[in-house]
Amino acid sequence: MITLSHVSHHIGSHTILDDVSLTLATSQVIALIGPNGAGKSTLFSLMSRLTPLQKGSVSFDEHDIEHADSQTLAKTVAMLAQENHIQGRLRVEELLMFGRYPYHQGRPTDKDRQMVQAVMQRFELLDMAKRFLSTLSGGQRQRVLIAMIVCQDTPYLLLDEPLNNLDMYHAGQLMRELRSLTHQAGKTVVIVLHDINQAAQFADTVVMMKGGRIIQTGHPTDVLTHDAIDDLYGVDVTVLTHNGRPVIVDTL
Ligand SMILES: Nc1ncnc2c1ncn2[C@@H]1O[C@H](COP(=O)(O)OP(=O)(O)OP(=O)(O)O)[C@@H](O)[C@H]1O
Repeated sequence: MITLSHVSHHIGSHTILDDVSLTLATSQVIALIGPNGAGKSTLFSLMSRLTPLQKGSVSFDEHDIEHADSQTLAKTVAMLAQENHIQGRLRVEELLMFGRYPYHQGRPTDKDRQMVQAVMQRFELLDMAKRFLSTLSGGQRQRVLIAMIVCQDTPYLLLDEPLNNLDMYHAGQLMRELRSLTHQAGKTVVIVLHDINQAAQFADTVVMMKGGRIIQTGHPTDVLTHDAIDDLYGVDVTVLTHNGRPVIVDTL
């Protein structure tokens, strides 16, 4: 269970997050959606302790992030940030091994190597295992970064716009993999998405955020309505249904 309780965040005189409280059940894909500047990345940054909490609390199960030690937190929650500056002189398999650092502390074991192999297979990266990151395309690099996060093998994953640069095939594959990680392996994935139809099709829960506040939380079918999307983005859409899930099209 993820519990956020009365989280507020200010930068100077600006309120970035305004009394955010949220309880999210495990083993599901949770899409965090909302317009640019809503506060999604700031919330992730606080949840992963990259930015210190100013007010309120965040916990993953029994681990309150303010008090958890770094190693426990690294084995509990992994985050893919929106922007990543990675060392190009690393090979793909070496970067994935970094994801195992909380376990091997610099001395990889057979278990770590097996995990890296399994994740590379799962994410169709085996053919680029020996390549330097600097030689990869933007989408390939993004896929490798996501795989590194998965190698960390935490029960909670926070992914900030992981579909950036991914083509239609790889975006769909990633969303299916995330569903399988949640529904079969019991992970909990919170994912920032700008493609509302990816949220509609793949999420178990959608959290709508605007102006630093949570507007609505619920199943895509219940919350991705014409009026809610208009309120959130100021866009007049038509909501269709396919296989029991909403499909959102911009009204011409
Ligand atoms: N260091 C900073 N100084 C001032 N304002 C900031 C700073 N960092 C973020 N903000 C502001 O906080 C607000 C929330 O930013 P945040 O990056 O969390 O939004 P977001 O929902 O992730 O947006 P996007 O969808 O564009 O990535 C924005 O208005 C942004 O300009």
